Amino acid sequence: MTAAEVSRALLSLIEWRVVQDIDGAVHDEVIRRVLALPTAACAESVDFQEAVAVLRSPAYAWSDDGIGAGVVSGVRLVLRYAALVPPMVILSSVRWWWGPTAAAGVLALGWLREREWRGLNALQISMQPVIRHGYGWAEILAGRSDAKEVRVFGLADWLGEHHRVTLRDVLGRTVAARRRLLRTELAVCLGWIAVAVVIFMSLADPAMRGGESISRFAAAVAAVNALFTVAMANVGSDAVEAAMPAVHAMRRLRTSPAQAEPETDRSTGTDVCLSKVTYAYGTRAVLNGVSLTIRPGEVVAVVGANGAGKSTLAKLLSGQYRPTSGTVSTPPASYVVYQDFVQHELTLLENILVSAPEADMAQLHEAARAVGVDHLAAKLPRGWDTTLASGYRDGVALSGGQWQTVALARCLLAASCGAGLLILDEPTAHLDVETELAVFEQIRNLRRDAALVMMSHRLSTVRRADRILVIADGRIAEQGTHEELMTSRGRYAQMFAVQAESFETRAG
Ligand SMILES: Nc1ncnc2c1ncn2[C@@H]1O[C@H](COP(=O)(O)OP(=O)(O)OP(=O)(O)O)[C@@H](O)[C@H]1O
Repeated sequence: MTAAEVSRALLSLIEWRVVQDIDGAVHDEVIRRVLALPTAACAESVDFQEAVAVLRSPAYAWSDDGIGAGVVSGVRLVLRYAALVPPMVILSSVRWWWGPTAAAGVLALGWLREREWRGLNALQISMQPVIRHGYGWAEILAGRSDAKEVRVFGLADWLGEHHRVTLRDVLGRTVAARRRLLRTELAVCLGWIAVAVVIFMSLADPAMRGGESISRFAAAVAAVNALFTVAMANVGSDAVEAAMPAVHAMRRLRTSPAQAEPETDRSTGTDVCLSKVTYAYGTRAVLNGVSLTIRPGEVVAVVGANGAGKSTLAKLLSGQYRPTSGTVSTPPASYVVYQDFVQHELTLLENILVSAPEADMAQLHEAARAVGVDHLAAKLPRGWDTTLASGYRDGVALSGGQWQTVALARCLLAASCGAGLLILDEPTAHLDVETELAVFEQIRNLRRDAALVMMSHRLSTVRRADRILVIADGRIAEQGTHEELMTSRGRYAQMFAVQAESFETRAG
């Protein structure tokens, strides 16, 4: 192995390491910025999500490389341009104007090339939403979570066609831009060949050869050769440009208004207070002037039609959303079980501990026992250490209802570790009626002084609450106990009558 080969291997190792370090730092910064967002609503901003998608996978911008490869190529490019200086100096020593002319040529041709690359980048950045959409179809096709529907309903052809059609236009425009780029690069090559030919011909001129020493002549030939080699090596190296969508995304992430939102306030009091709260998604107000106080230990049920704003209220109470106007203050610690609670691919034990990692095993077992998760653990192949997902050795995929009891155990554990507010958004939708009643009673008994807010469509559970709120038209339309609301014969009474009737019909 020659010294040149060794140094090349060493250099590529160093470059690889630098790329890993930079991309690792970018990855860490993305995670840090996502975690630092004051509310979940910030993370839902389209601008933010697009930037994160490109940074996590440059393919979303149809780019081959991330920021790390771009930086390394940028350094290589600077060194390559620096390597052009000595040949130019040598050329100027033969004819003073050859150096500046060659420099002007290098810059002009480089500029031409850069311009095309910038155009391609701008095109790729502007097409990111369409590319994301196109990749969305591909993810459904290949993703594990959607595999069931794709097979059962034979959706592969339909999805594949949408994937192709969505990306066809993007592909067509990208190919056209790449063709233009190729033509420019070809013109750059020809330009360089022309420059080299002119200089060689001048050097070959007998009048000049006669006037120059043989060593200067040889140096000038070598200089033209070096100039040509260095300039040609530049053609086709696109890593700097390919990294630009990621650089652009990082800039968007850093300057996103979502980052500028102030921290969520958590009151030190024990009451939950909403004062004239309005919440709008974009310009569409979902809640409009909601005021509410919930005392410690109180059980409040929130009911309303689909889309009335119950989950939005849950997110405001848990601090995931900040109100568009008005104020929300809650106890310092709260815990929420969302409709779409997270199903971690972790063990049963870890899946419960996520709500209060500081909890001890006695607290964990008490919470688990209250909702029947101890029986579940006894049936699993590795007990508490069973991974709750198929695709792992001894891993088990739980049913919807079993998962829901795990989520409720998390909630109880959080309460036993001091959460002052528990929010359950459709907590028992997957449970059978008997289990639902038992679980609800257990939560009521074990939550200590925590206030409990429960969003639900099941009025059989709701009726046991201390207070029921009916959300309609963006406000609290009715509130009171089950008996009070039934007596007032308003919306709640109507809803209850409909559910009772359908139950009786089915029973009959
Ligand atoms: N992230 C979002 N962006 C835009 N609109 C949203 C978003 N989340 C909810 N909405 C809209 O806000 C309205 C209220 O939604 P929300 O989920 O709070 O209703 P809900 O009462 O919980 O409904 P359901 O009973 O069906 O669960 C709906 O019209 C919904 O389309």
